[in-house]
Amino acid sequence: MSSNEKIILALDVPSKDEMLALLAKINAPGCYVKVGMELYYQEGADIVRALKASGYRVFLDLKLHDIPNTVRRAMRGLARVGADMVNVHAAGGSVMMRAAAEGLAEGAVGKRPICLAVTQLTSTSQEMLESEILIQQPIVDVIQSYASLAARAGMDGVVCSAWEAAAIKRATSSQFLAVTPGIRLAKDAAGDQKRVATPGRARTLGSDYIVVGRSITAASDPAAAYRQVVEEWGNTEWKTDN
Ligand SMILES: O=C(O)c1cc(=O)[nH]c(=O)n1[C@@H]1O[C@H](COP(=O)(O)O)[C@@H](O)[C@H]1O
Repeated sequence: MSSNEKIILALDVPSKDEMLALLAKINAPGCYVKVGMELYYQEGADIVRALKASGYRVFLDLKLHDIPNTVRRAMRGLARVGADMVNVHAAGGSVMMRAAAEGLAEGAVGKRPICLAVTQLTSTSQEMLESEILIQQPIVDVIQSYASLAARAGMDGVVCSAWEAAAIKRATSSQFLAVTPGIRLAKDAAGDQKRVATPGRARTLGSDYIVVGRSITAASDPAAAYRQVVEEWGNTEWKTDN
């Protein structure tokens, strides 16, 4: 397994030209990248096809959240685009998640893409959960409950913060994926993220994949920052006592 296989680089840039410039700087051919709303809404499905044709693995992060019929039909189309991983919001409910999985299976040309459910965004704090979303439980309990629902609805894993990775595996199984954004190198500011961890800490806590954006993309030397993330991840062991 190559050392960067579990590091997903968030290509949060507004155009294909900027994406190509960033990828050239980082120089990690075939790495895992994430196309999110900023890039996809400008460049469309062609950006995913171009990345796949160049050998990258692609997480298409569009966080679908709609009625089941719409999500099913949208996923049918997205599966044809060829992404390796896609996501929905778990808050859409189990019927919607099941419809997403079915749509992907219907549209997939080969293997169906990994489908994840976003539990609570890493920009959500306990305080926000209670005062704005009006959920009064501890955030980790909410995430465990969403993970369990997602597993029963046929999802392959969830998006959560590294701090909930072990809890979601306890609620589901060790194979159920914890894909964790909110990753920062120790010296970097959290910005809008509320539940953050360093790459090494995320590995210790049980993340299967980490999603890293600004700690790399906004660094003065993105290639060096990418290498540091890969090294920190690779030099850390998962602790079995989580
Ligand atoms: O689904 C996601 O990828 C996602 C879920 C979540 O809860 N939090 C989160 O930050 N993300 C994405 O992960 C990336 C994190 O970017 P940075 O904060 O710059 O590292 C962004 O592209 C977000 O859209």
